[in-house]
This record gives sequence, C-alpha cells and structure tokens, in this order.
Amino acid sequence: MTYQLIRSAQPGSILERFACAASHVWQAGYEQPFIQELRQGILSQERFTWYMIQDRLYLDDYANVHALAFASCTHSTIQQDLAHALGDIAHELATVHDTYTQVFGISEQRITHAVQSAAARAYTTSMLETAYRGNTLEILVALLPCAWVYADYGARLAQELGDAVHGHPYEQWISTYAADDFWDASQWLRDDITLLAQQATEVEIQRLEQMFVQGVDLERVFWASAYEMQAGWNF
Ligand SMILES: Cc1ncc(C[n+]2csc(CCO)c2C)c(N)n1
Repeated sequence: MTYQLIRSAQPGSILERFACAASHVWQAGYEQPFIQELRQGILSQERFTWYMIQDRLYLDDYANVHALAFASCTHSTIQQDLAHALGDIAHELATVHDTYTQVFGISEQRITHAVQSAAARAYTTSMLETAYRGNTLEILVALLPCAWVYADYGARLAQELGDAVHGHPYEQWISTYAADDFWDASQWLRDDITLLAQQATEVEIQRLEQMFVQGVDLERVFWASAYEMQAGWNF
C-alpha cells in the first residue's frame, strides 16, 4: 500500500476495499513511462504539452460531471461540496494549466482546435455515462480516481525526489499534487462516498469497486495515450 492509501483508508472501510481492488492497476499506472520519465525530469516537452492539451479538454468534462452530480443529489451538504469542488477545478486550471501553457508556449488557439484522443474520450465518455445514468454515489465514485491517484502519485514523486524537486523541470506539477492542501481538497469526496455507501448493499458496493478499478485504469491509459501522443477522431 502506498503512502496516501495508508493515510486515508481505514481498515474495513469502503475506501480500503477500493484501494485493495485497484492496487495492481494503481501500481502499473505509477510505473509507466510517462510518470517515470516525468520523475527523472526527462519526459519530453512535446509529450508533456500533448498531455496538458488533453487535460484541458478533460477538465471541461470533469467539471460537467460535478454539475450533473449536483443535479442528481438531494443532500444539501453534498450539493454544497460539489459546488465548492467546481471552484477547485477552476483553481487547478488557473495554477497548473496556466503556468504550463505559458511556460511551454501552448497557444489558446491550439487548445481550441485540439481533438480529444481516443483514450481520453473513452475516459470522459465513461464518466459522463455514469453522470447521466447513475445515482449520486456512483457519480462520486466516478470522480474519485482522479483526485486520489493524482494525490498519491504526487506524494510518491515528491517523497522519492526529496530536495531534488527544487528546480526540477516539472516541479510545479509535482508540488501541486503532493501538497497537503490538494489532499485535503478532496476529503469531502471520500467523506460523502463513505456516508452514502452506508445505505448501499453488498452487490452495489461490488459494482462500485469495479467502477473504481476501471477509473484508476483509465487514469493510467490517459497518461499512456499522452506519452504516445495518440490522436482522436475529427467528429
Ligand atoms: C486526467 C486527469 N485526471 C485527474 C486530474 C487531477 N485533477 C483534476 S481536477 C481535480 C480536482 C480538483 O482540482 C483533480 C484531482 C487531472 N488533472 N487530469
């Protein structure tokens, strides 16, 4: 179990069940070339730029999933959490994205004309399908891999790099996701899932576990497709 998993998942909790079920794909995601070359600071700017453009498109869909979760929800506290989380996504766009789009000279025009890669589209289509058809708990579980995987990989990268993170070519990216603030910003999501899951049956929990594993794997595939600079379809 990794650093963030130990820190978050109470023994016997639904979160621990998710973490255990996903442990293989989780580790495979960390060991893939995109993340390992990023850690070593040798990931090409071209690949990172490709990723950033795809991520901008992804974040639009990701924000929409929050809005759909809000619409599905009758709990006022969970609605407030979702509305607040939308603000965090705007912050993410303003910090990580704006920095790198400036540093790497990615024009707004290139982003506007970009087409989602096949893998990115598979990921967002799957999340949006859950958002349109699922209940609030299912939609929240669709959002969870995004927050948890990034916090975990960020913390591991920072831990492994130690002082070498300072002046690292991808310092801002690593530091954003390694920060305690980033972890704390998604505590509402883990809490609300834990709360709603108290009413779920064992069969429903097993389905959620499968959804979670698929989401963690789609995070892996998203990076792999950026590493390959995978194309999409122009329709
Ligand atoms: C493909 C992809 N997956 C996850 C994130 C990380 N992320 C994006 S928004 C958000 C929530 C609060 O900012 C988190 C964790 C990303 N950037 N791109």
